[in-house]
Amino acid sequence: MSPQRERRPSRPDRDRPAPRKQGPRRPPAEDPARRVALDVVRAVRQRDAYANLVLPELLRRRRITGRDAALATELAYGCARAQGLLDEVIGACVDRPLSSVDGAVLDCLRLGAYQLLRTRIPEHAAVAATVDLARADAGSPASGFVNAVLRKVSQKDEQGWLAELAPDRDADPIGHLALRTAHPRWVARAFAEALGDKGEDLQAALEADDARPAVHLLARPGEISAEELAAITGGDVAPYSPYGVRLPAGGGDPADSEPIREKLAAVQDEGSQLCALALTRVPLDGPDERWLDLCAGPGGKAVLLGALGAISGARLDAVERAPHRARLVEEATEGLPVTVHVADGREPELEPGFDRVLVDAPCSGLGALRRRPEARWRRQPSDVAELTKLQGELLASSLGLVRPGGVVAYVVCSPHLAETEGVIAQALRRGDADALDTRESFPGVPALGDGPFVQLWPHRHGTDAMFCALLRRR
Ligand SMILES: C[S@@+](CC[C@H](N)C(=O)[O-])C[C@H]1O[C@@H](n2cnc3c(N)ncnc32)[C@H](O)[C@@H]1O
Repeated sequence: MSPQRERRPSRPDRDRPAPRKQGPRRPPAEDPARRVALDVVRAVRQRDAYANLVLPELLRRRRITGRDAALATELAYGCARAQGLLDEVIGACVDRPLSSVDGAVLDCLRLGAYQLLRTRIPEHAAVAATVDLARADAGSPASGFVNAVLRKVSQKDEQGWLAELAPDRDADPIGHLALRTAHPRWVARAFAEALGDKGEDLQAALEADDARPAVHLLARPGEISAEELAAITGGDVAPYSPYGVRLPAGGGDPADSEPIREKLAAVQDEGSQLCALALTRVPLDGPDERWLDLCAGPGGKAVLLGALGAISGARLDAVERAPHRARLVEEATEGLPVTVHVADGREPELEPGFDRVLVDAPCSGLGALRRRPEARWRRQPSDVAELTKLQGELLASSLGLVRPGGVVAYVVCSPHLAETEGVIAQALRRGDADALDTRESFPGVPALGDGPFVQLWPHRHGTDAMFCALLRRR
C-alpha cells in the first residue's frame, strides 16, 4: 500500500488563506469514500482480492463510518458486480481496446461510469471526484483522458446505453439479459438452462444476485429453539427450516450477538440448513447410527448433523481435505458426537457401512454470487469442467461408503446443470443407486418443480441457489 493511499485525506478549509501564486500545487481534496471504493476495485483487479474482505478492513483502518462508509460500500460492491456492463459502455467511449488501457486508469473509469450509470450522484460530482483520483494515481494526462471518457459515458443513462449495446431481446434473450443484469453470458446461459426459461424467471434469478442477502441463523437443535433465537435477536422464524431465523437487514455483525458467542446459534443460510436436514429426513430400514460428512469444512452442516445426531443417537464422521478447514470443523462441532478426519474424501480410509452420507461437494459457487460481488466475473467456464470431475469422484466414493439401503445427499451451491444433474446422471449410470424424490424431504418448500431433485433459488426461496439430490444405495 503506498503512503499516498494511506494518507488521511485533507478536507476543504474555508478559512484557508488565498492560494499562493507560486510553488507546488496542492493536491486536490480527495473524497475518502471514493478513495476506499477505488482501492477496493483495484485490489480486486490487481491481486484477485475479495471485495467483501478488503472493504471492511479499509473502512476500519481509515476510520470511515456512517454515510461515507455506505457510499464506499455501494460504489465498491456495485462496481465489482457491474464490471462487464461498465466495460461494455466504457469500450464504446474509447477508440482503442480496453485491454490496452492502463489498469489504474481503467479502475477510475469503472468507478466513474458506475456513479454515472447506476447512482443518483450528480454528473459533475461523479466526474470531478473521479478525475481527481485519476490525477493522484496516474497523473494529469491520464486524468484528462478519464475526464473525456466519462463525459462521453454521461451522454446517456444506463437504459440508453443498453438500448444501444444490448443484443435484441427477441433474437438473443440470454445475451440481452446477461448485459442488462451485468452477468457473463455463460453464467446467464447456465441459469437459463437450469430454470428452463429465458424470460422473466431468468431475469428475476439474475437480478437477485444484486440484492443483499438477509443473514440467516441456525438455532442449534437441543440448545435453543428458533422462536427463542428470533426473540433474542429481533429476527423472524425462517419460513422453511424449523431451526432457521432470518435477521433484519442492517442489524450489525451477527457474530457479536450473544447466542452466537455462546455457540447456541451459528450463521447459516436457510438453504444449507434445508439440504443437511433433507439427508436426515429420508426414512431408513435398519440401523441409523453412523453418519458421514465427506466434505465438511468449515463445518456449517456438520454442526447441524452433529446436533441432530446427538439427539437421535447417531455419530458423525466429518472428512475434510484442508487441514486448516478441518480445524474449523473441530472448533465448530466441539461437544457434539463428531469425529473429524483430515483426509481426501475420494479415499478417506474409513470403514464402509454408513447409514447416511452428505457430499457437500466443492463447486463453482454460482448459487451464491450475491455473496461475493466480483465472483461472477472471476469464475470461468473451464472451472466447471475441473469441478465436475472431482464432484463425480466424491459422489462415487460416498456410494462405496454407504450401506445398501442407506442414503446419500449430493449437494452443491450451484444451479449449473453439469454440476447438478450431470454429476448425478453419471453416478446413476453405474447402477448401484436409485434417485429418490428429493422434494419429499423439503416439506413446505414451494416451487420445487417437477423433481426428482431440488434446486433452490434466491428469487424463489430467499436462499442461496443450492441443489440437493438424494440417492438410495441398492
Ligand atoms: C462446499 S464446501 C463444504 C461446506 C461444508 N459442508 C459446510 O456446510 O460448512 C466443500 C469443502 O470440501 C473440501 N474438499 C475439497 N476437496 C476435497 C476432497 N477431495 N476431500 C474432502 N474434502 C474436500 C473443501 O476444502 C471445502 O472445505
